[in-house]
Amino acid sequence: MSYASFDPNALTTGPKSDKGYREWGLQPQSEYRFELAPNTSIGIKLVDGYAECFGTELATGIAYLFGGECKAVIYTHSGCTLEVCGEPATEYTSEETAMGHYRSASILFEQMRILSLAIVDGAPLDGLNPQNVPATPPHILVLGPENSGKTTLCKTLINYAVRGEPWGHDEWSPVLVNVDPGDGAWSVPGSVSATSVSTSISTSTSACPLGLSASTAPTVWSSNALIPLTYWYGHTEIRRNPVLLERIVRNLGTRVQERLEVDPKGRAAGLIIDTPPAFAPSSSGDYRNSLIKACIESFKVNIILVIGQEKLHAEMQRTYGRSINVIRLPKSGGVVDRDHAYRQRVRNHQIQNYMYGQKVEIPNGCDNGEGSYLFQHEPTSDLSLAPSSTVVSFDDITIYRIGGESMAPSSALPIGASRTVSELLPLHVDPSSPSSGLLNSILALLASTASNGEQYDEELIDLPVQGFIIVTAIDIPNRKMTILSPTSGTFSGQTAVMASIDWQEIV
Ligand SMILES: Nc1ncnc2c1ncn2[C@@H]1O[C@H](COP(=O)(O)OP(=O)(O)OP(=O)(O)O)[C@@H](O)[C@H]1O
Repeated sequence: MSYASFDPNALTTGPKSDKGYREWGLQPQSEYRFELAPNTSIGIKLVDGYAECFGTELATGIAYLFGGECKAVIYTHSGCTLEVCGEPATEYTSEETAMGHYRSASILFEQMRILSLAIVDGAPLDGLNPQNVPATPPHILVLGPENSGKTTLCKTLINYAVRGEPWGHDEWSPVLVNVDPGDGAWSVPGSVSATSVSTSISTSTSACPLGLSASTAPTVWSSNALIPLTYWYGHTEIRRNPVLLERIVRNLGTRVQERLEVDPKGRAAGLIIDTPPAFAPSSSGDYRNSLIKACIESFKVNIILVIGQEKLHAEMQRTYGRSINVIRLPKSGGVVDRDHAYRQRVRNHQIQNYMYGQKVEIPNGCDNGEGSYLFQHEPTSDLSLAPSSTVVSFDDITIYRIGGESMAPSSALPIGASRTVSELLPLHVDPSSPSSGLLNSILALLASTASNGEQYDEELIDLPVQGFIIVTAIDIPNRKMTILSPTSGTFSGQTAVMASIDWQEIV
């Protein structure tokens, strides 16, 4: 990038300088916030001072590339100077920040981790815990209304934890859980997943809000990639099938607990759960409470963080306050309200990214050919993947959908009536039926079951996902379909589940 040498005495805040970049001087505890328009990018370089992006520290002199309609913030605790190259749709600085509150919360969680590990190591706690902090690993459920900054808070707390902030005591690998199927997290929208995080999560594009996973990073660049455990819900809206979502959340919780059982240090690091906005009271639906309860029980939650909303905080305090520490944190003034169209574009980006990876163009006038910038923690702006297109027979893959297609929500049933059976029932999909809905549909390939190869239909909903494929063409007369998948391989004998998420390549 063409960042000329910087003279702090000639600092200009805001207006574009004639050098092709802008300089921003940030006061201590302030933020530089930006939003990118489609198909644009910016480069940001820390010139001096200290700065971080959602808890990930920026290295001095390194330019970071942002694209994919990213909306983000660079926060400084002690003041800094930034150079920004490229044109965001919106950029401004603010001295109102919620980061002080988020840091204080992270200090409490760090103390809990240290005390938990001391117990595992058999170290005496005398004098270590003057403030009677719970000596249990933090299992944190983050709740809040739409666009309150839940995902951002989860990411920030995880990033502080992996850095061992604020004491640099240890490097933890906490588990990050995403039960918001609208979010996509590490694969495609409709999924619910968890992963252990040991290096800080980058923020570079809206397509990867929680960093790169092994399935979205080219092998050669996947040093920072996460390996999530994923279950397929298959819808972005909770009300489509809350009974299924609850079952999946409980399955995920069980698997995460099993993993933590055999990893004492990982156990001490705890976990953080990002939730959908439908868990907040403004959304209608009687499923909200049972889903929150499912999270609390299956992930053994001992801290509930509520962002903003007093009503939700009071409700959680009333319902769980006796056994769980309920803490309210302010919403950051920087959180951006994202409308339906933006969310839809981001979901499309995520699916595109899952299959094809991503390449972000360096902004005009910012490339000096040295390649001295980082994108998603990697030293390249080209993280393209090469998916494979394969023609398979209808008989190769057994396809199901879970629950009836035109199911009325449970709340619409007569009092006392249950629809659990139908909501969890795997129904066979016949690809030769013109009304199968398979064309452009995303299918989750399920992990294979027990070693004896026997599998009962009802077990399908309890199986994690191996990967996702897309049906790009169907040839009914010849009983064949074309499958797009991130890697080549055979699909013979595989079981897949379709739901309501589809994707079409825009040529
Ligand atoms: N301080 C900030 N400055 C600028 N942008 C921010 C800030 N905090 C969060 N954002 C951006 O605001 C957007 C919304 O934040 P986030 O996704 O964390 O909200 P959420 O509550 O999880 O959303 P949802 O409604 O999907 O549950 C994101 O694009 C995020 O990067």
